[in-house]
Amino acid sequence: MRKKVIAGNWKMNKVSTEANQFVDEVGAKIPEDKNVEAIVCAPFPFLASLVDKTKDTNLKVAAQTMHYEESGAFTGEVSPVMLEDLGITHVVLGHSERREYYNETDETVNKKVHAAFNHHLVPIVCVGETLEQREANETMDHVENQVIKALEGLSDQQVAETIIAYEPIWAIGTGKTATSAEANEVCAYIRQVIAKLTSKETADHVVIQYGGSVKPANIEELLAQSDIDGALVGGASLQPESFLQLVEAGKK
Ligand SMILES: O=C[C@H](O)COP(=O)(O)O
Repeated sequence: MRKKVIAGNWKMNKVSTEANQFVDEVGAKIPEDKNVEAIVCAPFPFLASLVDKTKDTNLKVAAQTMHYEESGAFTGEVSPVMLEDLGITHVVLGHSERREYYNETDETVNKKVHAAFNHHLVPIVCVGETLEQREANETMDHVENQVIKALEGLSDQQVAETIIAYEPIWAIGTGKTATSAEANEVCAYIRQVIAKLTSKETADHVVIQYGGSVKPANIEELLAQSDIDGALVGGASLQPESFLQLVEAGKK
């Protein structure tokens, strides 16, 4: 059985005291459970403190993006070397907001995925279609293309360790969730695409999350699907109680 990975993506929210209070409250309550992993994806200014505060807990800390170069003249950017040095375990790559507002492309996502593995960071690679693409029946082709490009050049072992987050863009922050059947259909297709790229055995190892208006009220139904192995959650991950309920659902 694949483990469930519940990742809270705080996006550009919270100030330092709020971030620290969150992990103080939540960290100790995350169970040691090989079947569920809990991660908070926090803004850069909080990472060092959160890594320190969570070091004796089961809560992991992720970055929300990074550059693919190790160092250099890239004002305002953060490198994989810096994240590794801090003790960060995961990094979100290719989130639709990064693709839309910060020119992240399939090519740069692929470079970042390689950089993540070079620095012992687990990449959480986001893919997903717009409403227009869904209505034009282009969802599967679009998502397949994003997955193939993101994983280009990885070893089977690295593919097996990659987390894919399927996030239909029309469901992000809108309150509209894909039905669990719709979400599962795409997640299952992603697994088939990965099986074709590698092998069924490798594809069976890959954790595929769903993201888009996930909340305590709908997570159980989503996680009950055959190919949904967790959730990448924005709004509903900001409050400790709600985040803990999401993690709790991952244990079932
Ligand atoms: O990274 C998280 C997703 O963009 C989903 O955000 P949301 O749960 O607020 O819809």
